[in-house]
Amino acid sequence: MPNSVPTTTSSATPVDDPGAPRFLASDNTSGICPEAMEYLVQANQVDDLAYGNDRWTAKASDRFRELFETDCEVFFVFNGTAANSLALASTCQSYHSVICHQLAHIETDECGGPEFFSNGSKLLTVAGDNGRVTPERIATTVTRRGDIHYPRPRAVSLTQATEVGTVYALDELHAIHDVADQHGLRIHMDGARFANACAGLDASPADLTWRAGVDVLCFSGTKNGLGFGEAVIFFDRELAEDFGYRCKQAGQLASKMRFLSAPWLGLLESGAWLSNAQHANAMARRLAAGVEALDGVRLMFPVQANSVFLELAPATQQALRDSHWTFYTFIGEGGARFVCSWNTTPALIDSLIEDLRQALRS
Ligand SMILES: Cc1ncc(COP(=O)(O)O)c(C=O)c1O
Ligand SMILES: C[C@H](O)[C@H](N)C(=O)O
Repeated sequence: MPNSVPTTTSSATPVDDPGAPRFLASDNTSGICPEAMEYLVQANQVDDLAYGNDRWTAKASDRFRELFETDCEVFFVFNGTAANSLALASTCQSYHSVICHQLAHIETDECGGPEFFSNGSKLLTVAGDNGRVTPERIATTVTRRGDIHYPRPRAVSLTQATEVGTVYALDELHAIHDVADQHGLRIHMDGARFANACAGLDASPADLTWRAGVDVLCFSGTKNGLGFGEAVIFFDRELAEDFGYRCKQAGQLASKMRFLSAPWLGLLESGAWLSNAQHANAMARRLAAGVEALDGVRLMFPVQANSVFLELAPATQQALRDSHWTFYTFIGEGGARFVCSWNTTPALIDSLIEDLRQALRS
C-alpha cells in the first residue's frame, strides 16, 4: 500500500462522551471500514477509464465470480432501492406482478421505485411469520386467480436477511425454489444484509443464491462497510441482457465506477465482507442476551443476523432518546429496531443495556 495512503478509519460512537448521539438506528449510519477505504484511496492514485471500463471494476467482478463460484454477471449501482427496482424490472414485464412479504423493503421503503422502474409491475404482498414468505403463500397467491384481469405473478422477491432480522434457512429457500419453478416464477433476492445471512447461517454465497434457484441478487455493500455501492449479481445471465441500459437510463451508471467497485474489491480480497457481518451479528446477539433478563423488554423476533427488535413502553423509548440513543420504530411490526454494524463496539452495546436497565427502573 503506498505510504501516502492515510489510514483513516471510522469509529463507532464514543461511549465516554455522554452527549454524543449513539448510532444504532441502522447499519446505514456506520462509516467506511478500513479495508474499503484503503482500496478507495488506492483507486484514487491514478486515473482510469470511465463507466465501468476500469481495471478495478473488472477485478471486482471477477472476485464476485470467484466468491459465488459461477460465471455470474455483475453490475454496480449507487444504492439498494435502485438495485432492487432495476433488478425486479429485469425479471418481469409491466403487466406482471411480483410476490413479496408485506414487510418487504420494496413494498414499505422504496417509495414505489420497483413499480416505477418496471413501468407498473404490481407488488402482491403476503403475510408470513418472522418476516418470511412461505411456499404455501406463494402458491396461493399464484393460483387464486388466472383471469386476464389479474397481473400474472412472474417473480418472487425474498429479503435475506429479512427486514426483521431473521434469515431464510437453506431448506426454506429450496422449498420456495420448488414452488417458484412449478409456477414459472423468477427469484429476486434483496441482499441488503446478505453477508449477515451468510454469517448467520454459516453458509456459502453460492448455496444461498444460485444453488437455491435465485436468479438475481442485490448485494449491499453500504451495510457491509462501504460508503455506497450495491452489486447487482445475475445468475441467470439472460436476465442481465440490456441491464446496463436500464442503469444508464435510471441515472445509475457511475462514470467513475472504480470508486464503487474498488472498495468492494477491498471487502472481497480481505474477507472483510464476511468478518464485518460476523462482528455485526455477534454484537446483535450480545444485545439480545443482555436484555433477555430485563423486565419490561420483549424480544420481538429471533436474532439471526444484525438487527434486534425490542418491544418497549413509550416512556422507556423516550428515556433512551433522552440518553441520545437513535433507533427506528417504523420498521417491521413496530417496536424499537437496533441494528449493529461492522464497527459497533461491545462497549456501545453494554452501554445500551445499562441505559435500558436504568430506564426500566425509573
Ligand atoms: C431490506 C433493505 N433493502 C434495501 C435497502 C436499500 O435501501 P437504500 O435505497 O436506502 O440503499 C435497505 C436499506 O437499508 C434495506 O433495509
Ligand atoms: C429503513 C431504511 O430504509 C433503511 N432500509 C434501513 O434499514 O435503515
